[in-house]
Amino acid sequence: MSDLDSFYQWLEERNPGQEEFIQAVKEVVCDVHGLVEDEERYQNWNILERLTEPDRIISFRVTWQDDDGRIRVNRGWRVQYCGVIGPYKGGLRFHPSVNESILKFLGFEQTFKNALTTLPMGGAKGGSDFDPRNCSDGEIMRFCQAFMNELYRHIGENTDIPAGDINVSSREIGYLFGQYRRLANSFSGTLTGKDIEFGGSHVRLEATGYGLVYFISEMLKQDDEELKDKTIAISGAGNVALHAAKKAIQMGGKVITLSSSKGYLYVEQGLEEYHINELIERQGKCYSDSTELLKSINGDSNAKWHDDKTPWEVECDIALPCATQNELKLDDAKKLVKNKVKYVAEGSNMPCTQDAIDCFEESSIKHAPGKASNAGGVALSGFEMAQNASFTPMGYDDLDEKLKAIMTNIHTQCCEEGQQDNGFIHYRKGANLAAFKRVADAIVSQGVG
Ligand SMILES: NC(=O)C1=CN([C@@H]2O[C@H](COP(=O)(O)OP(=O)(O)OC[C@H]3O[C@@H](n4cnc5c(N)ncnc54)[C@H](O)[C@@H]3O)[C@@H](O)[C@H]2O)C=CC1
Ligand SMILES: O=C(O)CCC(=O)C(=O)O
Repeated sequence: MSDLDSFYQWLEERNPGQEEFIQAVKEVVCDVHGLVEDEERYQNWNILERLTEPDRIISFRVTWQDDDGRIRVNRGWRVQYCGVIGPYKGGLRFHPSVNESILKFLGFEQTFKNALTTLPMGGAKGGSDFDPRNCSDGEIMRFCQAFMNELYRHIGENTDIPAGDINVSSREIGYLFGQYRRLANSFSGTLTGKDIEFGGSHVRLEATGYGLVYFISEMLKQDDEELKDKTIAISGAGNVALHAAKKAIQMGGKVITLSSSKGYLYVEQGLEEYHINELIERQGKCYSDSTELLKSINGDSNAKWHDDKTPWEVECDIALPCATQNELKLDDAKKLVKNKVKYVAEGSNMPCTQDAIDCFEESSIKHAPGKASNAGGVALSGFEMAQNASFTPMGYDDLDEKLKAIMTNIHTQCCEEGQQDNGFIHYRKGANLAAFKRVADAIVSQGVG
């Protein structure tokens, strides 16, 4: 049995049933184990085992009252994954599927993603199995307040700075921030993604989707290509998907799909920017399932709705999965390859299953991992923290330029570390190596603890 096999066996025995976490770890370790074998200090300091155990996991009961007066109980978590390069930083997700495995995988990914931004931010993720669908605004507020009643003692502007993720947007951040401020008796930048009126940043709302499109533009530039007239399939219809669609259309791309968990919308001649603006405006009120929202633009622009299908069956040059983990499976990858897709860049976290990634690799499709291509959101959160700490707001254009610069720099890191002997850029390998070195070196420098 090789060292890698025995590491995987150890990992699986130590994290029974945590499939998503094991998948995320293997996706990194397969690229960095050669480096670990070559660099004695990474072995002596036991970096792989240390990096596959979170610093701490906080798990708590969230008790709240619904509109009928019933007492409801949910489970909340904060996984403070790794704090060696800065205070813990990462989003909160509210979804019935949330469990410890999913939050550990997200915290693990966040650690490497934040390292790629080169900003001083450690990795974390949190959330709850709370299902906001069909909840009133009052119920959402009471849930957020109950969640913060426990979380507030574990976070702080120099300790851990949560933000949004699936089903946590500016409304939820507002309720969470209000409760934090009351309990801590302190107005600080302890959450990001806030409204602009109380310490939020321009461009944070758009940053993940825009950053994804800036990243794919760099991938195209590398091949002397451009986004203009490229056909783009996007999944999801939330914050990341819609802002990616908007920026891609602005740059001359043709966005032909958006999706929900119940099917996808296909628009042969491409969605218009006003469709996306309308969806963005209405999206805040629509949780998890955007089916009705997407169907509502049917009829206008000859859009066709495809029930129970994923967008990966359409012909496109570029695929941007922007919904959730493991949404693009081997069969989808095969269809994309058959339809001559050239680039896949991840907007969501770990959207591609490992066999789908292998399929892209075998077909020399350029595939950018989320930790590189969706890092724009957390990078802007880093700028929000900087603005809060210095009491100095920055302007929209300045921040948009900074976002572009960060995405270009992450692309450069992927190229430097991921260029193969035949000139092919292996983006996943490049991102994993660049991020791993930064985190591992910080662990070594800070000693055992
Ligand atoms: N919001 C942010 O700044 C960042 C988000 N991400 C990741 O991007 C992904 C999307 O997040 P957001 O857009 O913020 O969430 P959101 O809550 O705004 O939107 C999620 C969207 O995904 C759709 N969806 C959920 N499950 C689906 C499925 N099985 N198939 C198709 N569609 C499905 C929903 O209908 C919804 O439109 C998540 O993986 C998140 O972790 C990554 C980096 C930053
Ligand atoms: O802005 C942040 O702190 C977190 C963004 C996030 O959750 C992510 O990058 O997956």
